[in-house]
Amino acid sequence: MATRETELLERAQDALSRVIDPELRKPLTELGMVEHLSVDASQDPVVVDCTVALTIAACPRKDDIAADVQQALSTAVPGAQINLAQSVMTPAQREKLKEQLRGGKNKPTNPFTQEDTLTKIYAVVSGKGGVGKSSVTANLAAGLAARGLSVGVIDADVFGFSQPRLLGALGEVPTRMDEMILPVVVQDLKLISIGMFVQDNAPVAWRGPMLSRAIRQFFTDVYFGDLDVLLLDLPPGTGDIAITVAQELPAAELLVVTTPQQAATEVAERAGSLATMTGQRVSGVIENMSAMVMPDGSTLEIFGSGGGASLAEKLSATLGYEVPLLGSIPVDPLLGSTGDAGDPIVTSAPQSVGAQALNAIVDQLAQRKRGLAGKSLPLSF
Ligand SMILES: Nc1ncnc2c1ncn2[C@@H]1O[C@H](COP(=O)(O)OP(=O)(O)OP(=O)(O)O)[C@@H](O)[C@H]1O
Repeated sequence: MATRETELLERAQDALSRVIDPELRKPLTELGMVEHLSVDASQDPVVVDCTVALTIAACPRKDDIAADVQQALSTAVPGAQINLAQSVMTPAQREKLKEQLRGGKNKPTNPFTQEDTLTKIYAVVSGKGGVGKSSVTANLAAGLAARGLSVGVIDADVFGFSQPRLLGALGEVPTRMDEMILPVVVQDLKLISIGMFVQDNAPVAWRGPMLSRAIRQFFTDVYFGDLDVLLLDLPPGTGDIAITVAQELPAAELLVVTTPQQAATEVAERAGSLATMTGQRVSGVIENMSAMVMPDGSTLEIFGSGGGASLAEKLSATLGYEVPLLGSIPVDPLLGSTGDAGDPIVTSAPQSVGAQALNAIVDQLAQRKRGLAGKSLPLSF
């Protein structure tokens, strides 16, 4: 009996080690959330008792966790009676967990500036609003996540935060574990938006220092875990937020989005040139809203042409290294409608012209890796 019990217990433990917390994205066993697990094989049916300690009482995903545990245990011990209970971690247990999540540090720190970080950081910028910077960010993020990379998005576009809508997380609220904030998990990526922390959609009323403080807090208090890529959607132009990001995330590389119009290109050049002052690298130019492909196969240049290539050339000359044009995304009405539906075009309509252009850029970014020294490896370009 004892051997069978031990074997069933091991199977149950093994099954629980594969149940992932939906917000922290780590196994429950690793997070210390399995408070009790026992198997009584002397009963018929076999009885499995399990208590899961939730991180906070108001855990919004507690039903999902219960369902996943139930499923895992009933598969591991078929026919067993599963008695599942939930408790809540004590403040001391939570403190220990937070320290573990911060990699042994007992105070919040910015993980993206640590020597050993392997996260590649891209700040998506544009000279002016409405060029599609947010749509591009959402699609690059969803595309990278669809390729199996661990992706985080910070929506720092205080004047037009739109990532929750574009990624289908409208109305979702991040869970707080004391001072630690857990990003919303959507499209297989982790998202935090300034829009999730304001009432009445009005952060524009905040003053610069308040905004900068809020963004700074995102880097220390939001638990992203190990990310391959972090994408930031910055407000258009070269304001306080861009400066704060440059100070707090010096390793962030810029992706400059422009339309093919020459006027937009000139404004975008200023945003890109800011990199000379901040010391950030401009990783590439993305031209958006380029020629629309008509049903008969002809093209229509609604917003002019050549802006992306010309911006890449100008930035290369100003910055003294090659700034590539990573791609041109055509005007594609599907890009707008999928964005409104919260279903990024790269995954929801991959055959569309817009998605193909975006996915070609995603492929280039997916190959780039961050070097351990905290600097981009020259070979990655
Ligand atoms: N390639 C495209 N084809 C068709 N519509 C597009 C394309 N790119 C963006 N759009 C649409 O253009 C509008 C502006 O896009 P978006 O909000 O992404 O721009 P933005 O640069 O982030 O603006 P802001 O900085 O003001 O927030 C949206 O309605 C979006 O759906």
